[in-house]
Amino acid sequence: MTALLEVRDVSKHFGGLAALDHCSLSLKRGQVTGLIGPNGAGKTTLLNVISGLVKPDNGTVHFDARDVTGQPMHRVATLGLVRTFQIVRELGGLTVLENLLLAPFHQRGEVISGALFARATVREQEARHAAKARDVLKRIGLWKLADHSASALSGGQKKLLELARVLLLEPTLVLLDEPAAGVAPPLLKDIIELIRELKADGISFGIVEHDMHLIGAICDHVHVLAEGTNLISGSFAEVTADARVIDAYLGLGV
Ligand SMILES: Nc1ncnc2c1ncn2[C@@H]1O[C@H](COP(=O)(O)OP(=O)(O)OP(=O)(O)O)[C@@H](O)[C@H]1O
Repeated sequence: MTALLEVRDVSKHFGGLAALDHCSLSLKRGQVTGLIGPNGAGKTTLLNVISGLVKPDNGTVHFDARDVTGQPMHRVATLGLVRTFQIVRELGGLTVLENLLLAPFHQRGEVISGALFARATVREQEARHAAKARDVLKRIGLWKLADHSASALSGGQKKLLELARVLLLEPTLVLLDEPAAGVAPPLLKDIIELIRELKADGISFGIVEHDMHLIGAICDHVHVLAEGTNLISGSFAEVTADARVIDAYLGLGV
């Protein structure tokens, strides 16, 4: 199995602090890969660098055999690499469906602006997009709430909406930043099942998460980050049995 994403020797400093320190790891195509580690290990910074939100000081990121190092997020998204955020940024005044109808205009500005020359093209595109938004909402179980205000959704439903937003972009690789945070157990089960189904459809995942139940339930492979670098990689059982990982988490009770 070839690597879908290859991070090589990436460092990122904030002032004197090395949030990432010569970090190297890879995510395989067709797999769900967990990125775990104690608070401040650099997990979110790594997602930010991979997805183009933050430029690394050094090192490279290759996605699908292309060098995407330092490329802006919308460009990386058009190549099929998308990410969700720890804090969901739904547009509260709008309905669930309206949130999705706006999503690609935010993320694919370049693609859409090209179409603005022809109104008919725009209308066709809007109709196609509305149909796609409906299909995605059905897929993730939010269709019945399509006309509800997005701000009235529960924490878990907002995570699903965030996932729907990125699925509209027909990604190859989805990076999820703490999908379980603030999600009630019944909905968490649904999210785990959904990720399994999407994987079966051919979507690969990278998941930053503190919830070890979720990581153990769905990850094929796990990288443990500590102090900005990849401490150890392996199956969930392997990494959680490793003394170095237990040390890194000391007091957090893996
Ligand atoms: N924009 C920033 N400015 C300054 N320091 C930052 C910035 N972003 C991250 N850091 C610091 O970099 C280090 C790594 O942060 P990061 O958020 O990547 O860790 P994390 O593993 O995701 O932590 P958590 O599990 O708590 O979310 C931390 O010490 C953090 O305070």
